[in-house]
Amino acid sequence: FEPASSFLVGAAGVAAAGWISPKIFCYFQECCQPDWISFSSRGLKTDLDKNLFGQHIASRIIQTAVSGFMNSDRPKKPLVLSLHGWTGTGKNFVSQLIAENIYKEGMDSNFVHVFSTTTHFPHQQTQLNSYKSQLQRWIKGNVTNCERSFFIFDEVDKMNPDLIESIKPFLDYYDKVDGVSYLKSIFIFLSNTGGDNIAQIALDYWKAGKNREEIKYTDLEGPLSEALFNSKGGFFRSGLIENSLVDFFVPFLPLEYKHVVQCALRAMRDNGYLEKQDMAERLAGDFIYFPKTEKVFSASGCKKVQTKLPFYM
Ligand SMILES: Nc1ncnc2c1ncn2[C@@H]1O[C@H](COP(=O)(O)OP(=O)(O)OP(=O)(O)O)[C@@H](O)[C@H]1O
Repeated sequence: FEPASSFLVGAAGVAAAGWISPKIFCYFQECCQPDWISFSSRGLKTDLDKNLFGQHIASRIIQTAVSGFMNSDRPKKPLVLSLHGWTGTGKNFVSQLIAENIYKEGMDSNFVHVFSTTTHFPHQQTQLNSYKSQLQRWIKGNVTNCERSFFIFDEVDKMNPDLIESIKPFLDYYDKVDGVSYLKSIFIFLSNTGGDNIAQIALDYWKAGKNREEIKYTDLEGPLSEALFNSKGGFFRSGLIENSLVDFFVPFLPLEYKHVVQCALRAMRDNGYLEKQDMAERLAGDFIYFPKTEKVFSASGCKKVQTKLPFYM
């Protein structure tokens, strides 16, 4: 854990000492101000529509939830989203799109913080108490620095429920906790919990010859909460669900061959290659698909597209 934006604290000190005015400082360096933090609802919608493939449900929920929250001057609680689905289906990617449409610096912003369970909390068995207090201090420090902070917790399924429990007060409807208001912060939890159940529904639709876009949120709600209920780690036992602190559970559907082709074409564009449909199709064709017999969904979603691309160009 790094100290919360120590650079900014130092810079404020420099500014306060009269060396440089905060206005000039914040012209060059990121500060917790509208020049650096301003939400573009239209930008988010365009990004989701153009760049997120095969996720009509997630796209709609994210757009509505984030816009509603960011456009409110006095939210009643921090925004808490829990993103669920198979690997490589866009959960991290969506978090990135949200960050880019709030912070000028996107994911590089000092106010965007990513926690990965295996990286940041590798010894949960032995160091749980120390992790709990570090995490609380860290969140408090960052939100004290900037109330528009954005926290992304990756691999929540591997997180000890007690660790999640320790941040519960920050996610609640309290005006202030220990003198700090968390109401304008965003917390996003990412996990694969429920991915199998979501994939099963998508497969049922596919087998029935129905269009994927006909899948409704209500079709997935039950299987998703069942998966959460039965999951060993993380959420259910942490009480976040019981206390309704998660505002939206967002399901991500498994991706099909055509989506992998779309990802490949976009990766070509992003990397300055000419878009070649046949190459994209070859790349997508070499991916592994499940279930074994039907081979409908990409086992790694779009995850390895970027790294495999050079071998096809
Ligand atoms: N639905 C999607 N639409 C467009 N691109 C996607 C989509 N899903 C994944 N990608 C691409 O694949 C990359 C990897 O996806 P991402 O990291 O978002 O997966 P994830 O769902 O977070 O996986 P994991 O559960 O393994 O962390 C993204 O950076 C993005 O380029």
